[in-house]
Amino acid sequence: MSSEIYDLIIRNGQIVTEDGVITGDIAVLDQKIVQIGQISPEMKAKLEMDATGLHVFPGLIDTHVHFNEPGRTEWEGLATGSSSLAAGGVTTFFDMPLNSSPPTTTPHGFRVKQEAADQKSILDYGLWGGLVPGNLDSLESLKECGVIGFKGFMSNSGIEEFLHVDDASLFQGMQKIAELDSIVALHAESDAITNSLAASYIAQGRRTARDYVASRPVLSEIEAVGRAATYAEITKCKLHIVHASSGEVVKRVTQAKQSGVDITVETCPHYLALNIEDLERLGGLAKCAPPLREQAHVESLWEALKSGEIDIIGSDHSPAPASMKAGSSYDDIFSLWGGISGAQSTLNVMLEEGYWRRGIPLETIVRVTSTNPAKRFGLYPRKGTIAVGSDADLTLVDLEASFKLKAEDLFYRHAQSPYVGKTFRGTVLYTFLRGQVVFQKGEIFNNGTRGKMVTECMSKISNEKSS
Ligand SMILES: NC(=O)NC(NC(N)=O)C(=O)[O-]
Ligand SMILES: [Zn+2]
Ligand SMILES: [Zn+2]
Repeated sequence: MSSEIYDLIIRNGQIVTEDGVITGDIAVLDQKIVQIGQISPEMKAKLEMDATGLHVFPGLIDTHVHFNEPGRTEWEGLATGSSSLAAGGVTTFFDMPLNSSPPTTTPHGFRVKQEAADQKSILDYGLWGGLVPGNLDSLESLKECGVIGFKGFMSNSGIEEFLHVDDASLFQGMQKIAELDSIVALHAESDAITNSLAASYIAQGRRTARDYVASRPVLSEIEAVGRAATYAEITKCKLHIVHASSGEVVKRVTQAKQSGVDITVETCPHYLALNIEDLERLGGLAKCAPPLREQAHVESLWEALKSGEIDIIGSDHSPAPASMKAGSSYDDIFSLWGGISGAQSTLNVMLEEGYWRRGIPLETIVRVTSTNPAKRFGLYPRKGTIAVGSDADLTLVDLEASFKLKAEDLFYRHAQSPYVGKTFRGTVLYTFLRGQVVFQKGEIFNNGTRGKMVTECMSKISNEKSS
């Protein structure tokens, strides 16, 4: 008779949670963590791992990726996108509603993406719905489909079928989203400011990287955040500001928080690791909106992270074929596609630039990459921590092992990233999704199992109940 009682035991790891680091064992049964602490050697499992010297993180939750499927799968896709995340220690992602075609602004758009994700994603996932002018009547049905929240752009999104949300649509949308008890996420740059500055620079033939950065000043983010926070205060709508590029933007969010607005803020690894000189050096590869800025802004974000003012780190992985990114910073950078390809490197950036270089505690890194995302989007404590009863989403990391990122290490459809050539201390060795290995020492482990949507589809629930 078999004495195996668990599916997995990870022994003697340094277990990192939002509360700190402890040494111990983790046992997993039926996809859940069932025991943490000292587990007797008599206890057996189908898979036993010795994690001596390794750190065990809760799988990361990436709240912000653009995988572009269906419709622009040649830009990335759910299979390659989710594989790259698994290689970076991520176990759950939320896909943005634009870039895919049709966009996720209607229930139909939602369902076709959900079908694609169920077939292709090796990780668990959530889907953002879109808030665009004219789709107010779709918000309720999108909520019933199971959106994680609603994403809107306050400036041009670059995607024709996904218009930026004008002030009236934003205000009405937030009233509706508050009624639905959901959350709005905003790309907060002022369309008026960015548009008029860009038009005048382009007309003057000023089209370098520095001109592009000057056309999207910090002011335009602060103004947009302030306006959105005012609407949130009046409508009582939950608000999440994505990709803040400076500590000054975070400060504006903190002010709103202190005055009682239910608001959170995200930044991205690239704003913490790269600056305007990297944009000049790398050109299109490092072009994004808001743009990379001077090093003082980078350091201001680290200060905000240390003080707990930044809630979430999301990758904003928004890749495109190399031809759309080609061009140096001295050509016309305005005409290149904006979006950074970086989802595989989030934990690496946080460990190298945060833990090793700036002494950011591991529990802070866990909080912003896993616990806070789970809490903000209603998944805690099922996800976002290592606790008895939680999903066994686990990432084993050798903190001391360093590596130099090579293009061939990347699982993206297009093996490009601004981090190629950079040395990182901290190597992801294994990623487990609900107790199953999905990544192991440089290889994706794909046995055909697919991830699940993390939210419930109400229409499915009511169908099941009535049948
Ligand atoms: N259409 C996009 O993917 N846009 C993204 N592009 C960036 N950030 O440069 C974004 O999140 O705004
Ligand atoms: Zn954006
Ligand atoms: Zn984005």
